[in-house]
Amino acid sequence: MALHIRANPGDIAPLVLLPGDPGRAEWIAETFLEDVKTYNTYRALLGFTGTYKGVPVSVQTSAMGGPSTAIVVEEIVNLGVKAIIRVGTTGGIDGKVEAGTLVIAQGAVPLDGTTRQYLGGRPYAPVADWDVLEALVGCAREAKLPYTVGLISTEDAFYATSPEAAREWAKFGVVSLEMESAPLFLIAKMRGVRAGTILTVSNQIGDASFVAQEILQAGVENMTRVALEALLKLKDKI
Ligand SMILES: O=P(O)(O)O[C@H]1O[C@H](CO)[C@@H](O)[C@H]1O
Ligand SMILES: O=c1cc[nH]c(=O)[nH]1
Repeated sequence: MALHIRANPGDIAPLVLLPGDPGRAEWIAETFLEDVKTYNTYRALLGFTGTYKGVPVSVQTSAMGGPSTAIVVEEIVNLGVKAIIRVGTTGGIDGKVEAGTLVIAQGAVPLDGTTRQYLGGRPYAPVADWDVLEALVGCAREAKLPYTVGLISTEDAFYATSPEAAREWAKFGVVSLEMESAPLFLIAKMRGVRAGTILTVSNQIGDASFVAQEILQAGVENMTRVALEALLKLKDKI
């Protein structure tokens, strides 16, 4: 049993969705999975295992930010997980990615301290696993949903990022910001598992509020379906 994810090998499926929000994890399990069992409630890092179209799938909460994500990813990999898709929300820059649409990350500029500590000063480019990226893009295209494939940035301090700072990153190709993908991509490479990220645009950097709940919820639902279908495409590759 791991320290924070209090589960045993076999409790978690090899294919995992990783939302930040425990409420989203619960909603995904209730809405999309069958025969659901809860394997972790410790520290509200809610984890559920069930089946999607007959295939075992788990939904594991990362909570917010790199430190928590790194703990969760290290522990679930030790418990036998082979492929992880982060299903999160993200802040766009100057309206270039529209509210409620999907962003599929090719890579994540690591502005966060967790990735910095793992790297110990080495330069590095945290990228999604190619097969996961291809599966996500393929499923979004098949579903005819609006999506952007691009570079994102992983930050620590939600409220420290100004629209001006985000605009500077946009000059280097960054389309949106979030708080978990860089350490997820790095740790996945270090531990030999596959990882990718799909996000719903929840706000524009600098906006005082998230987009209307119905727009966000529709985006999250689209994102979840795409991610689950992508996991099915990956099941014979793990
Ligand atoms: O919606 P989730 O997956 O939590 O992702 C985003 O939302 C949180 C900030 O509101 C951060 O965790 C950020 O990465
Ligand atoms: O890091 C994040 C995530 C969502 N929205 C933001 O503005 N920033």
